[in-house]
Amino acid sequence: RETTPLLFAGLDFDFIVVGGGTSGLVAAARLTEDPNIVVGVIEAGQYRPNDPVIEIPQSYAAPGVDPGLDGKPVAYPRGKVVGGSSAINSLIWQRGDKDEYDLWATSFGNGPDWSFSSLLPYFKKVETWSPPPVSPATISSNLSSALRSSHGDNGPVHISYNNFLTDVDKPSVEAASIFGVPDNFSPDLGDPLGFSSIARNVDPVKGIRMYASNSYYTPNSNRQNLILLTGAQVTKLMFGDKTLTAIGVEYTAENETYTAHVSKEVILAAGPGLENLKSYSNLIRVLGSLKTPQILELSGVGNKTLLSHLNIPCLVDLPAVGENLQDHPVTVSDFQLTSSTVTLDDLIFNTTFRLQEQALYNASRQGALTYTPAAMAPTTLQTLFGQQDTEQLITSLITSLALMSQTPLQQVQYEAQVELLKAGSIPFLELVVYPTGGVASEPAPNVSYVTIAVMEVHPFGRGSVHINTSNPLANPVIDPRYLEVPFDAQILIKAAQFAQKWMLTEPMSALVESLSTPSSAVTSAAAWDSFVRAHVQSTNHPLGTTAMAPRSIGGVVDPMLKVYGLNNVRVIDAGIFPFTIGVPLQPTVYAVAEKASDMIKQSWDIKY
Ligand SMILES: Cc1cc2nc3c(=O)[nH]c(=O)nc-3n(C[C@H](O)[C@H](O)[C@H](O)COP(=O)(O)OP(=O)(O)OC[C@H]3O[C@@H](n4cnc5c(N)ncnc54)[C@H](O)[C@@H]3O)c2cc1C
Repeated sequence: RETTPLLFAGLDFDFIVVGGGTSGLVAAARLTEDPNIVVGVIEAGQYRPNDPVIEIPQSYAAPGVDPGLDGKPVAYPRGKVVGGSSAINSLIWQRGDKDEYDLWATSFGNGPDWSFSSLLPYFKKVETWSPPPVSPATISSNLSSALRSSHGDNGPVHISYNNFLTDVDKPSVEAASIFGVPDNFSPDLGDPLGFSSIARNVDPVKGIRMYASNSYYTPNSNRQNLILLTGAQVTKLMFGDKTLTAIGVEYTAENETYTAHVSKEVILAAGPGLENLKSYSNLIRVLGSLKTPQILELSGVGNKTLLSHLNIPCLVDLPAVGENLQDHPVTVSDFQLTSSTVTLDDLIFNTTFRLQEQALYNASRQGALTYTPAAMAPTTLQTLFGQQDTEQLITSLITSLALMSQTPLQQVQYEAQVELLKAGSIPFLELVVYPTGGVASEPAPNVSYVTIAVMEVHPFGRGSVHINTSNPLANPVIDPRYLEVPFDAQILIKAAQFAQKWMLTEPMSALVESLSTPSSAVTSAAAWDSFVRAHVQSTNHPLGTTAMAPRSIGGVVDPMLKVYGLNNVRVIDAGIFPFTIGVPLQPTVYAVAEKASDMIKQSWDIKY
């Protein structure tokens, strides 16, 4: 149930969850399965049940492109709404490679409970899976029995497959097969390489986005022990006299400051922490001053020197807070298509098509309005660039890493990354076909486009997010440090060049009218380099800023997700990933939060 800032302050909570987003709502729902456990959730955004802008997949408008490096800002939307970023994401539902999670367990010292096989039951616990429709057959052949055993059938998030494909989805997969990008009929059991039927978090009957709000909160909103406060921003943790036990949190709402008390734990789920510079839609405002590393630093948990400059008393000297920021930088290229090619652009300029698709949606909740990206392939560098070029890239990478100063955590990461790169067994790039314009360039009216995004999914650059003022309402400073390691730039340049080769290969080439971004004028090495630097964007997959790893090498939380040095504060959001995964993050964020909820229940002997 919802309450006011003042009434919230008067309640006695067992747990306070900071951030009612993807991970926070999982913990809130699971812990309140026990009616004796009282959980308060504090969310900066609003509760927007049944909002079509959030729920209809194609009312989602991809964030515009105002990127740039060379000092220019990169847009970083995060959902500030009940449901968090799951309310605004692109609905892609993929799991990473088994080897990536197994490293969390082994190289990062978190033990076998964090291996892929230990996480698998939690991946399934989140899901109610429906098989791909028979028609249209999805991207790869419809082998639902191989997929079925990978997925759950009783969880809060309904997942399904596209029932509509645009004119470019299948031809793009066929064209990529000429370069050796394989089909994959079972991508979700720890080997995501190649084109597969891509799941998405869309309820196939209602035709709506399933996100943390309508899957984990709304069905439980009548629980008397689950109390949600919206429009309130947590500004710091409160500790008892001379102890490192959190006794509550301070929050501001409607220009007033309040405190709320907790008897067991504070659970931080405010996200790994990035600043957002622009509004996303008229309903979802993205403000980025509100994230887990920022709350820890404001509370005196972080780098002692940084805190002392800001006159914040240091409770725990934990310099790794806000460090180790990893993301998936992406380059986007677009191509103008022949006039008869049907893409999502037709929803905008082709009135007949739009009305037909709206009528179909109204009648059956199917069609183009429910479309989500269908042609995606995590790939190795060897597949796209060949063995010889990849070996050359690796040789120069090793030389440049040797010249870099590295933290102990980076040393562990880089050693594993280089080995996996040499083995060619996990994705380093992910190809994404967006059947629409407006992402890489301003679209011309009445023209259809295809946009090719190539994500670098294991970059070597490491960024950071830190406060630079003790004012809790100010934005933290973000330094993503994309393309600082030459390898990251080199493979994104080669990836953008591959996108062009790919789109100019049959059967795609028959649909491509002309190059758009980059134009045919981009040919020299210098021109490609400037193109990529000017067009790199974030895929909004930040993680790692409160990494789960030993404190001695730069971890912030232990394998039970407890913040080092504090007695009863855990982090459960994407910040805890010690090492990135080769696909988008949301299924893993949900699975981690499900696992965290079980760990918290066990710690407090909660039986439900
Ligand atoms: C535009 C976009 C597209 C994406 N596309 C995909 C995709 O297609 N597939 C995929 O798998 N992943 C995708 N992702 C990534 C995925 O959605 C996120 O990794 C995941 O949702 C993060 O979950 P979280 O719990 O860490 O944080 P969030 O879900 O962001 O939750 C954080 C919550 O905390 C609240 N909050 C923050 N600070 C405070 C404070 N001080 N006080 C109170 N509340 C606070 C915020 O308002 C927010 O609701 C995308 C992300 C974005 C932004």
